[in-house]
Amino acid sequence: MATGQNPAEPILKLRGVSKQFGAVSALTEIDLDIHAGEVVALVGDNGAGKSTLVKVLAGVHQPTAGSIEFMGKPVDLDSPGKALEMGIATVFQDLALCENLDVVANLFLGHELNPWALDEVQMEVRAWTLLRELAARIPSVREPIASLSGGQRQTVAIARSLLLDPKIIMLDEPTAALGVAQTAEVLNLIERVRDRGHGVVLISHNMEDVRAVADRIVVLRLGRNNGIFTAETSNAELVAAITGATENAVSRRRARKEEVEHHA
Ligand SMILES: Nc1ncnc2c1ncn2[C@@H]1O[C@H](COP(=O)(O)OP(=O)(O)OP(=O)(O)O)[C@@H](O)[C@H]1O
Repeated sequence: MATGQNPAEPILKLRGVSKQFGAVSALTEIDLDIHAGEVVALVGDNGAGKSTLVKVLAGVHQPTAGSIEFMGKPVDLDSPGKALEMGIATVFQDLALCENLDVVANLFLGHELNPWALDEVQMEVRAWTLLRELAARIPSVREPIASLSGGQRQTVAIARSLLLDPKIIMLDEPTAALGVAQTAEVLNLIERVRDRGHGVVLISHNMEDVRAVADRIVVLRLGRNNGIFTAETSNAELVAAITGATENAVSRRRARKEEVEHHA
């Protein structure tokens, strides 16, 4: 559905966003647009500023300079509650699930439908409906989290953040600890979330995963924008943008190969 070319106004628009921690410039003049129904991958080496940027958007850190517009209006994301209320949800790497509670309880943790008289039936129906819509493979919503696989846990964490119907959902390394089949399951889920019209920000070190689902690949390097690419971009070009090296092992190998082909 999403094409990566979206003429509509972005949901989220960052211009010149910087973040200093004392003398450390974690982010310098970052521009970023996120549209409805697109997956934007945020990639970069360790320390490139990905987590800091996500925390700025999640309302955990306040930028030291720059502007953030949400649905065309300037906003201050001055607390995590504010970001969430506005429609920016974040699934952090630790997932923050309660091991001993079941799937339904985890989905509604913190936002039970009716805190005075918990309607268990209603919550269970809603949980099933959402998980079915996401085609999630959860054996039973009464299963405790402790007995679920890594992929299923990630699914529950993503589904939980969708209950508030956010405009944007940010996923921090959602496949980091997963095997091949579970990774595929989570990538499928990301596509379904996009197809529901949410804007998805995906942080990942895994270029294969990024290429599989991203409509645009935004590279950060040393806290700055270093190019926007697509899944069609060559690996060498992406690696060069991420590392800043035009002269590296990948480009040298390619140059050697081209030279051999040239002489053949
Ligand atoms: N709370 C903080 N106080 C001081 N410096 C910080 C803080 N958070 C991040 N930094 C610095 O900001 C820079 C960017 O870090 P950040 O964690 O955002 O990078 P990253 O791209 O997420 O890296 P990784 O892939 O390793 O998680 C680093 O130099 C880091 O040391």
